[in-house]
Amino acid sequence: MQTLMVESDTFRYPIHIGSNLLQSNQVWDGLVKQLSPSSFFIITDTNVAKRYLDRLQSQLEQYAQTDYMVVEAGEASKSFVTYERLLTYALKQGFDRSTVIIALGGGVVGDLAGFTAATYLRGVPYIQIPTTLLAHDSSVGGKTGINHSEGKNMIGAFYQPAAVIYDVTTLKTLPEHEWRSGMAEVIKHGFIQNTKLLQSVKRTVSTPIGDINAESIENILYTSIDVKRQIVERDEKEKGERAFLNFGHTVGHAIEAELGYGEITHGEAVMIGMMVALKVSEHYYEVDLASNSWCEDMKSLGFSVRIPASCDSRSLIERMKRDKKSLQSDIRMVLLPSLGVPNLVKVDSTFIENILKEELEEV
Ligand SMILES: NC(=O)c1ccc[n+]([C@@H]2O[C@H](COP(=O)([O-])OP(=O)(O)OC[C@H]3O[C@@H](n4cnc5c(N)ncnc54)[C@H](O)[C@@H]3O)[C@@H](O)[C@H]2O)c1
Ligand SMILES: O=C(O)C(=O)C[C@@H](O)[C@H](O)[C@H](O)COP(=O)(O)O
Ligand SMILES: [Zn+2]
Repeated sequence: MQTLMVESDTFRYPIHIGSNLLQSNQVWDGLVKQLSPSSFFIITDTNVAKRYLDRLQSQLEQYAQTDYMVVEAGEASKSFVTYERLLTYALKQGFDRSTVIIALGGGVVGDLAGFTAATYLRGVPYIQIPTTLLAHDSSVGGKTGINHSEGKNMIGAFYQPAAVIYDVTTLKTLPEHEWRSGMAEVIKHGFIQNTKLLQSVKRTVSTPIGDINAESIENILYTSIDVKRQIVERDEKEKGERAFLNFGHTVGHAIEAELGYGEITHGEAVMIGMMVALKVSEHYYEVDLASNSWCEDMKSLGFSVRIPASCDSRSLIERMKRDKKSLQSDIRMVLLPSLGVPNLVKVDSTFIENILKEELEEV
């Protein structure tokens, strides 16, 4: 097991990464001692529940009464309706301020359960147990929330977990396309800060998931999480450099909302957004970042790099204007003057719209 500590003046928590951690007494004994839970409330989804809920529940029942709620798998569950159902259930069960919420699942469960924890009784502790590759990103840093038809993650809170327990054994059952989706966020960390990471990802992503050894997975996770850790430690609430973690997301989130949540995975949308951001960077800074060659590489890894034909460029622009990074409706995007060097800049909407039109898939 490897452990990374996330620390700032206002928070401190461990990220444990290793095999079979769901049932690790070493990990759970320490957390139970620290949190003294009156009960546990596991929030998970239908796909994860059938594989891992029993295992976790029997571990936790050794320490305190353990209850759970299973939400429908998929992005559509990051909604007001599901959020309200969770709160109603928690209230009816009488969970108190010492109840510890457990987010067992991918980023959808993590964001939803985290937001529930942030707001239930004005805040109860929660633990992130990521089960997707993508959730190496979502489980760290305390961004929690739900979607609104007007935009991705528009309702939420910064609320840090008490711990992140990454049992990499769970990744063995992840479908291939979800594996690829998660790699998009690893690649993002590479583009903004660690270009060496990009090379090792290229090797791994083209290997069938069953053939990747646990050590390689752990190393990639560790390196990628470490990029995120450093940034959120310095800028928890996105007053500055945390916005760099949004590379590819201005366009990516607009595509997700435009298509309808769940029609494309978050990672797939972010990959398209990153390829567009590379092209915008080349125009904006008049540099050559080899964007065409990056697009080819990403295509060979199975990613789509063009904006889906059903998206309307004008409508994407309107959504981008409502992005959380916008100020007075000016679009602000993370661009790269060179690889590994991010910058948040205001960009002209007509200039962006022309590039979006060029990047639309042909019908
Ligand atoms: N808070 C943040 O900082 C942050 C960062 C990145 C992404 N996100 C959010 O994360 C979400 C995407 O997360 P995701 O890609 O994990 O999606 P997800 O949670 O929907 O999981 C993807 C799919 O994999 C299934 N699954 C999960 N674990 C599994 C396992 N071990 N075996 C088999 N199937 C499994 C799920 O049921 C789901 O069908 C988006 O909503 C995105 O906005 C948040
Ligand atoms: O942690 C962050 O900060 C990120 O931007 C990470 C992103 O990968 C993630 O998708 C995040 O939820 C996007 O945040 P948002 O503020 O644009 O909703
Ligand atoms: Zn993301």
